[in-house]
Amino acid sequence: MTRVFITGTAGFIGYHLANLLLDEGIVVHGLDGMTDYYDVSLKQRRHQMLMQKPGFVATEAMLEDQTAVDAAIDACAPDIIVHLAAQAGVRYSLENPRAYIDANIVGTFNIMEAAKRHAVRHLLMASTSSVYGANTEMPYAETMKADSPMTIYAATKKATEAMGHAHAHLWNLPTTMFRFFTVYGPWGRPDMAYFKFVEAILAGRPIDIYNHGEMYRDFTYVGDLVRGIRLLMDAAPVRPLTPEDIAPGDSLSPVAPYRIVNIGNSEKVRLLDFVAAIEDALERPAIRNMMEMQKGDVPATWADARLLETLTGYRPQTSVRDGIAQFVRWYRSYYQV
Ligand SMILES: CC(=O)N[C@H]1[C@@H](OP(=O)(O)OP(=O)(O)OC[C@H]2O[C@@H](n3ccc(=O)[nH]c3=O)[C@H](O)[C@@H]2O)O[C@H](CO)[C@H](O)[C@@H]1O
Repeated sequence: MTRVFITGTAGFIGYHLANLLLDEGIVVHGLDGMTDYYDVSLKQRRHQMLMQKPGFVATEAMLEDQTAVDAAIDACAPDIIVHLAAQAGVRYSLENPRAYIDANIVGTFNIMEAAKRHAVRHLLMASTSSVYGANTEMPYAETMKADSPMTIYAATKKATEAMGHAHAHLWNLPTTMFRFFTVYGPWGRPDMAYFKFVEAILAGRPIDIYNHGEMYRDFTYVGDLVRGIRLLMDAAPVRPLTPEDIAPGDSLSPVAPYRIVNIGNSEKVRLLDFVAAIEDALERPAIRNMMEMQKGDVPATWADARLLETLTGYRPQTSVRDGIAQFVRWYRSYYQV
């Protein structure tokens, strides 16, 4: 039976992925540091939900704690590792950049070393669309250069992509890096725009809209995202023998079993339309506090999702309206509002 070790199972995406795998009968060992970057009780509730399913084991430890990480991974003896835990948040990385170095650089290195030691079948790790940084050519494809990160958050994620490549090359460790595009949905992250907007609108408070709403995002529904991850788990990259083994549009490394894959809806949605979808789902108007562009923020993201589709036959398809309705339904029942 397949054994999967997932980091960040008390987090938004890790929780959804663990749920999906447990429903398939896969044994999941989760690791989470339960940091207080946002409401810890939401993280505890996610873990409690997972505990109700057979096959779930959890360890509470920080990624930087090599001894604890090693012990948890040794106890699991995984076939596959999916590394989703991180210090997330674009804007918080201006306030506390060191947290990103600790969790994302040192922490990811600990996971990679353990993956090497266990010679796992496939190591999959989360990167972000934020690595496209100052790129202006869109949609963003994995084969494009992405060398101008705009925040330390994006820079640490870009560094993990480079570290992952080196390890895949040196140790023949099949590695897939995901670039996620602004993921939203039930059990989501309270620091993200949709969560803050719904919270504020229901409380009758104004919402801050950056860059006067002239922002575009490729919002990706979490249910679609974890389906993409699930399918990629079975699509481990193979080191190419000749350059002809690399199909056009594939980001496969010429020297390593290593590939980067965007997971995004491939739809560029205007922030003001996103706000309108939230207002419609809540049946309440927002009080708009129009603001300037924020330091480190990027004006637009848009995923080229063809590589994911080529590799898995799947592409995300939930519309923002349907996804937001799902989120609002969850939010109202979770917070009883
Ligand atoms: C908080 C955060 O960093 N979330 C993730 C999200 O960044 P994003 O900045 O895309 O996500 P977000 O949900 O924080 O913001 C979505 C959009 O809303 C705007 N906005 C946000 C907050 C607010 O109070 N008012 C407002 O107008 C923001 O400028 C952006 O255009 O996706 C990225 C990947 O692409 C990263 O993985 C980030 O971790």
